[in-house]
Formats: sequence, structure tokens, C-alpha cells
Amino acid sequence: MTTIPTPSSSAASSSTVASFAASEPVIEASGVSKTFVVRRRAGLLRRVKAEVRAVTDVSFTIRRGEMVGYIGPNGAGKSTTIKMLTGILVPSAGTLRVAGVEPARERLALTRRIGVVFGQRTTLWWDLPLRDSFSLLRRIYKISATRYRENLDRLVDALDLGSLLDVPVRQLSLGQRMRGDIAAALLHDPEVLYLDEPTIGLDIVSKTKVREFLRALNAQQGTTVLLTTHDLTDIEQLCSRVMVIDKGTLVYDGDLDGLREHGESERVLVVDLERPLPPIQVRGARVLRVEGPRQWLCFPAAASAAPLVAAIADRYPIADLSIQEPAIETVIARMYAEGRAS
Ligand SMILES: Nc1ncnc2c1ncn2[C@@H]1O[C@H](COP(=O)(O)OP(=O)(O)OP(=O)(O)O)[C@@H](O)[C@H]1O
Repeated sequence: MTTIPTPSSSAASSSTVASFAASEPVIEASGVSKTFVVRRRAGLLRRVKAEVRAVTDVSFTIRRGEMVGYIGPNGAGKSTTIKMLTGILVPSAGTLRVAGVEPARERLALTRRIGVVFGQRTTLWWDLPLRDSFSLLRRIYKISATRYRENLDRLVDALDLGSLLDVPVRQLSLGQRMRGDIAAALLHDPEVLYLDEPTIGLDIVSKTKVREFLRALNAQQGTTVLLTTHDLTDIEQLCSRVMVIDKGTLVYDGDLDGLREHGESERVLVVDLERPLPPIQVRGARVLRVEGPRQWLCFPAAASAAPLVAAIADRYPIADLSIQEPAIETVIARMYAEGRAS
């Protein structure tokens, strides 16, 4: 597996988060595996036992205040990992610690320290107004009256829920329900927030609101966030660190720039010449397109642009230059397609 900058140094690229990121590990996974035993049909009546290795030997450390994206193709093992981190599933091998406790063993103690949001289903009571769902959660989590009032006011304000508090959950739109679910997960001030596809199905305005809220939560409260998503804009806008899991194995852990290099993608150098000229010929790059005096050259993402620019400037009359980074979607799609492991 690639180990690019340490988690805390990558998180430090966001200045607000940096003050929290220097602190202690809050999620620790060491050699964690999960194998499911399933019964498969073998002929008309016969069923045989088979093993599904959902997660294999996964290790990582997440420090307090980090916001980490956990991505991978369908069936890669993301939900299984999150379920082990919440204590719903017991690992087949390895050890896990979250906020100082072992999730599967001390599930109740852990519940008070973590918040969980599943984009695909609500944890709210379908027939109750939001206000009543929140108040039930207050009793479940034994939140003191003062703390509850403070947190509710803050969350209602930040998530724009004021006009929705008396609406039954079943009448809320997907975006409104998601904001309600996020508030519900945070009423008890959890140290760690797991978000499983928090922006799935939301329109662009709702996605933006959710992302802005999460960014502020992480920066102001120092809440540690682990986020799984198929929407890479979530990752680009929120996470300074990304972990990629494929076929149950962690194949990358580092920052987004490193991921681009790991994906061996290419960057594009856009050169504006002083006048139209034949395609530029230079070592380490090839011309993709020529349009009047503008030429597009691609070169490996991992390579430095400086020698390339110097070589071109030496032989061609340059008016302007810019570099286009590869779209992260392209990099990830390539990694998934190639099953690129360490
Ligand atoms: N309870 C279960 N019993 C048997 N196999 C399971 C069970 N839960 C998950 N799996 C299998 O484990 C593997 C990992 O599944 P998991 O749900 O963790 O993937 P995922 O990365 O969350 O996928 P998605 O992006 O589609 O949600 C898959 O092959 C899945 O079929």
C-alpha cells in the first residue's frame, strides 16, 4: 500500500483543522479482517458453505480532528468496515479501537461517543415530527437539558431546520431529511462522526449545504469525520486525506495529490505561443491538440513541470502557460478498472 504523508501532516493542509490534527489517535485499526460465511446453492437442493472475504488485513490510524474520505467501488468493503467501527459487526481478525474503546465489546459506551449517518436510510422515526425524534434521542442518550437545548439551537440554526421541526419525517424531502439525520447524529456531541453516503440523491443546493455544514463542524468543533461516498466532489471539498479500499484491501492512504500520482494519470500543460507553430517537440511530453497559437501537451502527473517548461521556453516563443490537473474521477476510475493494488 502507498504511504504518502502521514495522516496528521496531510490534514494540516486545512489550517483550521491543523490545531486538532496534531492530537492523539481516535480511530485505530490494526490488521482487521472480516469474513462472512454464506450458504450457496449447489444444485437443486444442495447448499454449500462459502466464505466471502469482505475486508482483509486493513490497518490505519485516524487522529482527532481529521476528516477522512473512505472510497472504493461497490462491494469493496466500506460498509463492512464502518459496521465494525460502530460495533455492529465483530472483526474476524485484528483489533479496533474507537475513542478509546473496543467497538464490538463496548458497544453501549461507544454509542455515546460516536454519531452515525446512513444516507440510504433514516435513523429518525418516520411518523414523528423531527422535534419528537430529537427529544426521544435526548432520552436515549441521556443528554442534560441545558446541553440538549444548546446543541439543538446550534444544529437547527446551522442546518436550517427551524421551519421543519414540526413536520413528520415522512413528509420531508430527501435533503431536509438528511439534514435532520445529521442533526440527530450530533445532538449528543459525538467525538467521531461516520457518514455513509451523506449526499446520495441530493440536489446540488442540498449537497452544498451539507458539505458546508460538515466543513464548519470539523473546523469549529474538531469532530473527527470518516466519510464514505461515491461522489468524489465530497472528497475534494471536504477531505485532506483519502483511503481507498478495493476488494477488501486498503490500496491507498494519503492526500489527493498523491492519489493522482498513484493513479499514474497525466497532467496537461497548456502553452500559448506568440504565433501558430507546428506541434511542439519536447522530451517527456506529447502534444494532444493544437488550436492556433495554443497547444495542449500531456505529461506524467508525477513528473515536475519545471524542466518541461524550461525546455519549451528554450526553443519556442511562449506568451503564457498553465497546468491542468487530472480530474480525480479519471484517476479513481482508472484505479478501480485496473484493480491497482500496492
Ligand atoms: N452480511 C453479509 N453476508 C455476506 N456477505 C456480505 C455481507 N455484508 C457484506 N457482504 C459482502 O462483503 C463484500 C463487501 O461489502 P460492503 O457492503 O462492505 O461493500 P461496500 O464497499 O460498502 O459497497 P457499496 O459501495 O456497494 O455499498 C461484498 O462482497 C458483499 O457482498
